[in-house]
Amino acid sequence: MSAGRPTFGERLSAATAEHGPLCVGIDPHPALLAAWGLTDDADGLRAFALTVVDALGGQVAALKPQAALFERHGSRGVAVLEDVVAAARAARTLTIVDAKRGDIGSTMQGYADAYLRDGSPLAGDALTVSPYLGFGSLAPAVEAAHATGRGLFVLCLTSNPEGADVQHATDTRGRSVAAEIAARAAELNAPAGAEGHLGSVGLVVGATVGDAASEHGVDLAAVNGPLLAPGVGAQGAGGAELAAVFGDARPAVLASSSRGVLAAGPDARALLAAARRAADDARAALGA
Ligand SMILES: O=C(O)c1cc(=O)[nH]c(=O)n1[C@@H]1O[C@H](COP(=O)(O)O)[C@@H](O)[C@H]1O
Repeated sequence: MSAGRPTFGERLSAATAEHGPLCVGIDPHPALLAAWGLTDDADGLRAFALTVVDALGGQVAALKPQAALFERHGSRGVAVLEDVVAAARAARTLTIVDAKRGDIGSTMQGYADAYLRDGSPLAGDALTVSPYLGFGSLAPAVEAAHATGRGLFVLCLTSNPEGADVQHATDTRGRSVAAEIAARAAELNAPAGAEGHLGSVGLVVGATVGDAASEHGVDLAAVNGPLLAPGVGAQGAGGAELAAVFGDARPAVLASSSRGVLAAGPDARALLAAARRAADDARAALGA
């Protein structure tokens, strides 16, 4: 427990037990706005994003708004992101703000204040962060997450093919960058593990990465934090890929799908049906 409230790891475990191990991404791509009959502006964005929250709030383990697709509408788009975070909170659904932030320590504090501080309108329940300025540069975010009961998802083995150039590279001892990131997250989660629950420093490991974890010495089962697995649906991964990528670490996985669910909209019942199908598939694959 942190500051008298449940930690993110604890809240996520409860949410996945209730709704299945699925996170639905809110990715308002221009093509999806058009397919839903909406304008590619802040009004269309608001209608899109709040339709998803109305349809899926209280029905899935987590929602993951993709910040870039809000930011492309400028300050009015960022205001919609704030409204999405508030609406999801009102619907008692966890939000992972997918902003993939990472910076030198002094300015990382600013991102931590924006996305992980109580009272900030952009602060959901967790944030995606990039460790590629050095894992230690994330310290302000780690401290803020621990202090406020929020979580982090640190990019480790990303779903895009280009990620391999950096993440599979090895240091002078032959250890891969991804293995080092996973080991650092495991260290931070060790106290929670000793208390018998998942820590709040998760990793992002794409459902599309095949055997990259075992090939590059990444001990996912030892992380003892949640493993966010994007790549399900539109990027081609399904239950078989989830099972193969995660092996013994499957109980910690939160599968993530955006376009694969959103394509069913804008009808609320169709969105919910698509999310339930994806959650059932993830549950079957992950044994959750
Ligand atoms: O951090 C992420 O969520 C993420 C990491 C990664 O390795 N790959 C990845 O696709 N994502 C995000 O997950 C979402 C995938 O969307 P779909 O391909 O439409 O399901 C996008 O918002 C991506 O930015």
